[in-house]
Amino acid sequence: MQAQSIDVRERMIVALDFSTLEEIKQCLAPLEDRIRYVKVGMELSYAEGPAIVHYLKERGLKVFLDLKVHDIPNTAKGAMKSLARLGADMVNVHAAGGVAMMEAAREGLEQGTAAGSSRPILIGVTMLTSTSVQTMNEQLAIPGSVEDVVVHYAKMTKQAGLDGVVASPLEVPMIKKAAGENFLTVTPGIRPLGSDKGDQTRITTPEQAFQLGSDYLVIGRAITAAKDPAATWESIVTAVEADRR
Ligand SMILES: O=C(O)c1cc(=O)[nH]c(=O)n1[C@@H]1O[C@H](COP(=O)(O)O)[C@@H](O)[C@H]1O
Repeated sequence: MQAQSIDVRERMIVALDFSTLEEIKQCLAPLEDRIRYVKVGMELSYAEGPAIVHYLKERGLKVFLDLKVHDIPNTAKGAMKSLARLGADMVNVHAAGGVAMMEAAREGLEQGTAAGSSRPILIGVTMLTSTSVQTMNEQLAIPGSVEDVVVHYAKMTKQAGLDGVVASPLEVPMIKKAAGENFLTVTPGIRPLGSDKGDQTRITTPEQAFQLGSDYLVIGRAITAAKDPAATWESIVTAVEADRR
C-alpha cells in the first residue's frame, strides 16, 4: 500500500450494527459530516430492507453491504444478481463456500450490474476475526494455524476473480505476499487501546492495522458505542495520521 497517499477517512468503514432507521439517524447525527464509508450488516438489512442502502447512499456515504453470502453456486449467483441492483459499493461472500461458489457469485454480480456502471467490490470472508485458533482446530475441525488457513482462503478468493478478502489485520502481510499488493484487505477486529475486546479474538489497534498494510478498516462498537462517537472518530483519525507521518 502507498502508505503516504491515502486519506484514512476514506478507508475507515463504520459498522452500523443497529436494527432501526431511528437508531441509524441517532448514530449518524454526530458522525455524518466526518465519516465517508459505512457497513450495513445482517441486523440492519434484515430489519430495514434495501431501502436502508438507498437512504445511506442518498446521504453521500459509501456502503459496504455485508451479507456474507454462503450457499450452493447457483443460489449464490442469484443472490449476487439481486444485490447488484441495490447500489452498494462493496459486497461479500464466505470464501469457505469454495472457488466455484465464489466464481458464480462474481458472475451474478457482473450480470446484475447495470450497463455502464462498475460492479461493486466483491470480497471473500476468510476466517472470522472472532474465531481463535482453538475454535478453528477443535470446533470447526480445521487443523493448522489461522494464518495458513487465511492465506489458503485468500488464494482461492483470488483464483475465483474476487477483489480481496476480509481478515484480521494480523494476517495482512501474509495475504499481500501470497496474493499481491493490489489484492484488497478489509479488516475488522479493530480495537483502539483500552477498548473492550468483546467477542473478537484476532485484534489490532487502528494504527497497527494501517502499519500492517490493511486497505480498509471496519470499526463498529469502538465508535458507535462510545460515549462521544465523534470525538472517538477524531481521536482515531488523529492517531493514525500521526503514526503515518
Ligand atoms: O465481514 C465482516 O465485516 C466481519 C468479518 C469478520 O471476520 N469479523 C467481523 O467482525 N466482521 C464485522 O465487522 C464488524 C466489527 O464490529 P466491532 O467488533 O464492533 O468493531 C461487525 O459488524 C462484524 O459483523
